[in-house]
Amino acid sequence: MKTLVWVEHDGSSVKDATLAAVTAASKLGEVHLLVAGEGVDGVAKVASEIAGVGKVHVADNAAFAHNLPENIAPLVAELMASHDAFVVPATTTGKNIAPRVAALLDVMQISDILSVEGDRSFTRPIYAGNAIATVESEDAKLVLTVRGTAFEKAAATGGSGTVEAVSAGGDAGLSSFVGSEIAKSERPELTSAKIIVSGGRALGSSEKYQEVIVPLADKLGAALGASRAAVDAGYVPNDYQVGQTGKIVAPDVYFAIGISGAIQHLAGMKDSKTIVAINKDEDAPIFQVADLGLVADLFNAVPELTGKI
Ligand SMILES: Cc1cc2nc3c(=O)[nH]c(=O)nc-3n(C[C@H](O)[C@H](O)[C@H](O)COP(=O)(O)OP(=O)(O)OC[C@H]3O[C@@H](n4cnc5c(N)ncnc54)[C@H](O)[C@@H]3O)c2cc1C
Repeated sequence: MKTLVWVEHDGSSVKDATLAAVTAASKLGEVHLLVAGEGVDGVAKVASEIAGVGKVHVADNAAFAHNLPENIAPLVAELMASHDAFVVPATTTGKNIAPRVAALLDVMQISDILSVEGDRSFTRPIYAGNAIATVESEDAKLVLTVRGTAFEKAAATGGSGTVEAVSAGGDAGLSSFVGSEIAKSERPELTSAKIIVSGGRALGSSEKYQEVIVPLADKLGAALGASRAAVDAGYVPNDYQVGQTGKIVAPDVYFAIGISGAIQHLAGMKDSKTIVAINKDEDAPIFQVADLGLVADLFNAVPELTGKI
């Protein structure tokens, strides 16, 4: 089977989630990559060095500069004439492209796969991760989104894929790029951080989040996260949210501070290697998934912990 993996990049480097998608694709067969963008020779070279990659298709065109899915999906659909499966990381942009490709190919999309069980058989979470479904496809072409935390990352070096320019595609004339405001932070990205410190509703305000959660994260070099309740209450921006409708994370260590452990939150973090929970209610559901639990008032315990690190 020939697979085509869409490469998520920032103009110079390949995002980690792509490396996990490459591992998933390699379980199906030969791995080809698609690097789309403007001025992407450098990224194409980086992509060609990913272990196990056979070919890198490079679509260098101003129409692909901002990942407008309306432009990228027809390009992919054309390339799919010579591929059997299209694979993307289940990131915001990946999830914006894949369904359009599935629609153009008139096949179903299999979302958020956790494992490859056979050529056409995959597992994926349902009911907020409380059950795992095995899904088989009989479609002529496969369209898959891959949960990054479920697959090891392919080695970024050691490969020697051939690079081939693609002339297909261009501006579909359906959308245009207006602008973007990207939050800048020195901190590690939430989805690839090794340590995450998340705060919940219990913090009570944005000031308390800054005062209690941020210093602990600073000491640990951690990314910042939050429950939806904390986001909805305006303590932190939207992109901090971990959970079913936020980011799916699986760091080495996840701190859940003043978070009850609702199933929608657990759906986003329960695969973390070590979960540390601090909550004043010993019956809080978070303690059912925690490896280390501390029943305490966070306003005392967290500053004390931060002070001791
Ligand atoms: C469709 C849908 C999607 C959702 N998606 C998400 C999602 O992606 N992510 C998400 O997080 N939620 C999501 N939710 C919301 C989820 O159901 C919960 O409402 C939310 O996670 C609760 O956030 P919390 O744990 O911060 O608040 P609470 O449930 O209010 O918990 C606060 C906790 O803090 C503890 N506490 C209070 N004071 C202190 C103190 N001084 N010291 C220590 N502990 C203290 C309390 O004992 C309690 O356990 C979703 C809900 C729905 C319906």
